[in-house]
Amino acid sequence: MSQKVAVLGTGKIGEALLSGMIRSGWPAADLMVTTRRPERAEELRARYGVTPVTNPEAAKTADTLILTVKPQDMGTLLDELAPHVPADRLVISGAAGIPLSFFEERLAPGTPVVRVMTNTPALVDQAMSVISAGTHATAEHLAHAEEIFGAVGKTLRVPEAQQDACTALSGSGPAYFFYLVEAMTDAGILLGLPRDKAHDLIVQSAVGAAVMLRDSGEHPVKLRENVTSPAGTTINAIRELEKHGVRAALIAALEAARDRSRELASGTG
Ligand SMILES: NC(=O)C1=CN([C@@H]2O[C@H](COP(=O)(O)OP(=O)(O)OC[C@H]3O[C@@H](n4cnc5c(N)ncnc54)[C@H](OP(=O)(O)O)[C@@H]3O)[C@@H](O)[C@H]2O)C=CC1
Ligand SMILES: O=C(O)[C@@H]1CCC=N1
Repeated sequence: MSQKVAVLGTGKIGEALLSGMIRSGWPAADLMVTTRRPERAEELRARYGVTPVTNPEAAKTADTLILTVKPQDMGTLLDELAPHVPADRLVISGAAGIPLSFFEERLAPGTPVVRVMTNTPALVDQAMSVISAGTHATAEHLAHAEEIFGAVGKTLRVPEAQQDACTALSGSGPAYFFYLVEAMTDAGILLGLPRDKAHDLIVQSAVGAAVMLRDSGEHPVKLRENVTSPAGTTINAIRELEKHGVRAALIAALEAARDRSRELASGTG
């Protein structure tokens, strides 16, 4: 399979992916981008040396099309693209909610489609991308999608039925951690620390905890117990978290994100 790849709708996620592919050694000459605004196209050309093209040009000349427009814009993009996409192109969707069938119904019969949900840590090569194959996607197509998204972090194959849950967990996941850091920084200010110091303390604690979660092989409960001394400080904080229903709030929050992903399936918003 040739390696010409076009990112269609190069916004935050499209650019994060593109920049990671270039960092990992992908030749910029093999990468095309499409944008809605000409000034954005020029910005991407200047920043990465990639080639801005129109959506139909991308469909005709790239071997792999990665669609990273908002779910609500996917129908319009496909209306524009479909007449120009030969059935041997690999089409990868990066959109939340939109099912594989949405693409398969609009593209030429037999077109291989792969659905991917990545996340913004792609910007620092720490993405979590979950990948599902469409009806006509072969092992080779899946491997190609993994090669592309592997440039920006970890990949995991999941059945499509789990995509909405994965979107709630890892797609949106970074936002929950940013929100926690923001809230804990506010707590530091309440406790009398300057904002910049509170921020640094919390961010380094988050990094340390994340590395332990990833590398120690210990269950999170054990890691938390190790911090929680009898009659110490941590248990007082944990009691408040339980009293305020933080665990239930997180479960409800992720359920709401999963439900919203399901609602996006129609592509109408
Ligand atoms: N942000 C996130 O954390 C994640 C997002 N996603 C998914 O990624 C997709 C993109 O999200 P995100 O990057 O945040 O959104 P952005 O709005 O940053 O990017 C989408 C881009 O597509 C452009 N666009 C829209 N229609 C067209 C078109 N017809 N032709 C060319 N370009 C077009 C938009 O142009 P303009 O700037 O002019 O509007 C915009 O730059 C979504 O489907 C989202 O569900 C997946 C995982 C995580
Ligand atoms: O909020 C959203 O809809 C996108 C999808 C996952 C993360 N951001």
